Amino acid sequence: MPQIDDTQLMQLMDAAKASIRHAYMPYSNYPVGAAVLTADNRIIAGVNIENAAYPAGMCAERVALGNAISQGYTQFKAIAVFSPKGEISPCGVCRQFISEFGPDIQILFHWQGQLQQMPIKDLLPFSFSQTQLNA
Ligand SMILES: O=c1ccn([C@H]2C[C@H](O)[C@@H](CO)O2)c(=O)[nH]1
Ligand SMILES: [Zn+2]
Repeated sequence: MPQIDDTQLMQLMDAAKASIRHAYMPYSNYPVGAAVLTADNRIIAGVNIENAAYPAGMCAERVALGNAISQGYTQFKAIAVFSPKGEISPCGVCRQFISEFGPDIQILFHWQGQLQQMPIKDLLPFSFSQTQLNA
């Protein structure tokens, strides 16, 4: 697994924070920013985007990944997620969405007053993947 240096991880979290001002969250008033670090060290951000039809809303993590994929990136080292409200960790749907791109993607998030870092496989063990589809 490629080593990610701490400066890069701090830059990633900073990018997630910086994107917050674009969050569109008129219903929850819970802003979220996310940023992905590509294999070639680019940082691409995304925010939560809500909708009057609530379930149509999108989480910041999936928007960030969608932005990156739309620009041609499919290999990722890490994803940071941030909310100024405090604790946050990727929801179940986002865990599955992130898992698609590899079990070792590192997830950075604030929880219990601490900056946490762990691979997506620890947040979603036994994730359904192409392996099962192709069995
Ligand atoms: O990890 C998370 C958790 C929640 N949200 C969004 C969805 C919704 O817009 C708002 C409240 O759930 O926060 C994210 O973007 N990422
Ligand atoms: Zn989510």
